[in-house]
Amino acid sequence: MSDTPAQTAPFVVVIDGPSGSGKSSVSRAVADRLGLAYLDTGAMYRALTWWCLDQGVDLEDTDAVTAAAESMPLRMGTDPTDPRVDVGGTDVTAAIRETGISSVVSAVARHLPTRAVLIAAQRECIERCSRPGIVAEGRDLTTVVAPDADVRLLITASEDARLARRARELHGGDGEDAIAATRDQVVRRDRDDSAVASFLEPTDGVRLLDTSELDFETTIAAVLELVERARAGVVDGHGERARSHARE
Ligand SMILES: Nc1ncnc2c1ncn2[C@@H]1O[C@H](COP(=O)(O)OP(=O)(O)OP(=O)(O)O)[C@@H](O)[C@H]1O
Ligand SMILES: Nc1ccn([C@H]2C[C@H](O)[C@@H](COP(=O)(O)O)O2)c(=O)n1
Repeated sequence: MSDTPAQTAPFVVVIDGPSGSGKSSVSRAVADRLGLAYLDTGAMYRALTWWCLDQGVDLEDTDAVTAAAESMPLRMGTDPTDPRVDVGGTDVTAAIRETGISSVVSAVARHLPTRAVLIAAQRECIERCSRPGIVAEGRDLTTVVAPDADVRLLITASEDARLARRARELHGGDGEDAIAATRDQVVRRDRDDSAVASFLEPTDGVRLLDTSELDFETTIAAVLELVERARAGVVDGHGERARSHARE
């Protein structure tokens, strides 16, 4: 795959959803199988949180956090097999997943001027992607960052399913204690995050995929089918893109 920017506009797939719905893992797998780039916008908010803590910035101070976003030397890897996140030469890919970041990242994401800085960077990354297209995921991709994307999808799952998935991932099981330890990362975070982004219900034109009863492979297959239909709509030149026919 060439690293030179695509000559034509990239094919853009955007996926939003609540915590633990599976949007990151599904987006990565879909991008990998289709040879597309991958952008994890949540990782950008997490990297900024890491940078603010590293620089001693007060997470409640909108101006200071926004200035930090503007000066942050962030490099987002967009290879779905190795989505590395680098801040000023430090590989923070693992560090930004730690509980210390997860528990405070919503405080950073709630500052609207800060969001504007990251949203501009996300749009640039999507426009300049080094592959024929990109799968970008987060909380406000379908509504704010890329409302004109070729495919717009909201992936969701019941709260119980999401808690169980996250508990298995973080604590190796979904027993009572593991679920209790996971609640803050899923339920409280979604409540805080939904104050500044709309990701609990699909807005007009956004497809909904409820994965509560689907396993990982079936979910990927459903997204791939949606993407292929959209691509066929473009390539076949039937006038309208597949998303125009979609059940919305
Ligand atoms: N359809 C599915 N069935 C079962 N497990 C799934 C499914 N989709 C994802 N998972 C698993 O659920 C966990 C959470 O997935 P993932 O990290 O992709 O969620 P997310 O929506 O990106 O969450 P967050 O926004 O908190 O990062 C992972 O361990 C993933 O492998
Ligand atoms: N487009 C986005 C992406 C993420 N966020 C916020 C909300 C999350 O709590 C945090 C981390 O995201 P995650 O890695 O869990 O997907 O970033 C947002 O506000 N907008």
